[in-house]
Amino acid sequence: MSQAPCPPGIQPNLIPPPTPIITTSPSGNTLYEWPQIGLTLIHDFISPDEEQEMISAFHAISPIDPADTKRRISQHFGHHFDYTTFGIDESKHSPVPSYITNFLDRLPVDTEGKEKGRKPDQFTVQYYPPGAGIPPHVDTHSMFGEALYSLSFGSGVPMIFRMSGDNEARKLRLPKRSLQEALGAAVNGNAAEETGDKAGGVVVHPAWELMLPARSLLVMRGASRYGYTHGIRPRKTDVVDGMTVKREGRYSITMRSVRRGEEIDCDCPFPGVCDARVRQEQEAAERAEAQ
Ligand SMILES: O=C(O)CCC(=O)C(=O)O
Ligand SMILES: [Fe+2]
Repeated sequence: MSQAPCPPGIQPNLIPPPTPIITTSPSGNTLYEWPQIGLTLIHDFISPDEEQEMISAFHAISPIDPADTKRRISQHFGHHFDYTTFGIDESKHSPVPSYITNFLDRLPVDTEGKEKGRKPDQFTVQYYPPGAGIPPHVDTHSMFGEALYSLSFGSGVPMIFRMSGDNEARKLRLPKRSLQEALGAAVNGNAAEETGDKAGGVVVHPAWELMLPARSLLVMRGASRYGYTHGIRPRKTDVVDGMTVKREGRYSITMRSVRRGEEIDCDCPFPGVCDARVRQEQEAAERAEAQ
């Protein structure tokens, strides 16, 4: 085990995350861990051959359309993910392709606790054309198991993490339509860039960017899963190790495990961005109004 300042690709102009612990897994992969915030990045999680198979399988379903080179394209397997609610659409289910089921046994899963052995069963495969991003968001707490996985392939991209605050809490409490509008603006790059410590008069926490290289696996648990937003800035170039590099098309597989019935709940220490708490607040307000 060794301590190092940062994995390659961390942007020096942003607040750096706590120092990662770097280890080598039994299969020889380099592991970067930030245990304070529950974040793990595993390099070379899949092979270049597996990567090529995934890219071909993706485009067999969604061929590249030369007339549409800007939009993120998503494919859903298992239950479909709904990007307007960041929850699940129970009415739609698609079988999970073998290029995904083949590596499921290699995923690091909890070895103790109430989610012991729990594997993802909801998969969103996305293609980000060069320049495309995803607005900062917190994946819905109550609907999914704690561990969120993101496998990057095709090329790497920096993911931006920010401890959520009042701004995010306010957004989560907007009516659905406004939320969609806010997200739409952010996707198109029109939203105020929250690079300072204030956005729209609201204090925002410092952010840091972590380079997710092609074929790496990111695992978010704990604070990084429940209390931080994650996103990808829409831009054509990135600064990697002090050099400006052109973005290339990137693919990712986001993996989650769907909670059902009484499991649908959350008691995390981040009530501001917790959908379960928002629901409780709304129910309390409705009860108060009915009295
Ligand atoms: O593309 C990624 O790595 C992450 C996507 C994401 O955050 C999501 O689908 O919720
Ligand atoms: Fe996400």
